[in-house]
Amino acid sequence: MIRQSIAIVYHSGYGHTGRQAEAVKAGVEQVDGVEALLLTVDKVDRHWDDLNSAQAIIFGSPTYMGAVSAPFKAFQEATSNAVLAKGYLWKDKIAAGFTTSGSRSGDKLSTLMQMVVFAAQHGMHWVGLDLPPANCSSTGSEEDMNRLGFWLGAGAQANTDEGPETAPPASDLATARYLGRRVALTTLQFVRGRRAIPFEHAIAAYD
Ligand SMILES: Cc1cc2nc3c(=O)[nH]c(=O)nc-3n(C[C@H](O)[C@H](O)[C@H](O)COP(=O)(O)O)c2cc1C
Repeated sequence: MIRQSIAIVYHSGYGHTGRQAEAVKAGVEQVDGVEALLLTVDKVDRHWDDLNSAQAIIFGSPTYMGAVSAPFKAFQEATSNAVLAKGYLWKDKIAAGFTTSGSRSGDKLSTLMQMVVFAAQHGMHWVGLDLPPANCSSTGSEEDMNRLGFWLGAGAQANTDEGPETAPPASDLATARYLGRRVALTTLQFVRGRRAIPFEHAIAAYD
């Protein structure tokens, strides 16, 4: 059986988003029929072909000043020449995203929204989280998956006086694993669905 490739491209200045990225990869690997490629943005130049042939790309960045980090932004801008100008090479791939910050909110939503716009510019299909509301009632807790309440992607919070050995906490890493697994399952459905109904056929039926 051909295994579908799912790439995870991320930047992490101090290692916290790196822990989240590893958790996303572990979630992807829970699903049969896919393989995960974990890549930091500084290595992308040697891996454009891998990204172009992947069925899904999951983006990860810390939230710095309420936005993606500068190295992640540089990667985003590099795709203009390396991907878009070469023929819209990421069109119809699955996309998703994750981010870590120091505060519980920390304006992480802004980072995820930047990633959504980026994916849309590439003609990709964004996959969010489908977890129910958590940590928002008298019976909820910090141990809940999606304790920070994001749906656009996976959010994590790392205390700024803790290293990546202990932060982000287990609940945020479980949320990241969940996202990885969901993206892998969605990718398989999408790839097999596209095989059953090729795009040209769908357009003809619409006409
Ligand atoms: C330049 C800079 C800007 C930051 N801006 C934010 C921010 O806007 N919101 C926030 O909650 N934390 C902010 N932080 C804290 C980081 O998001 C936090 O330390 C995170 O865990 C870093 O992830 P990393 O280890 O993957 O780099 C900032 C940190 C730095 C270095």
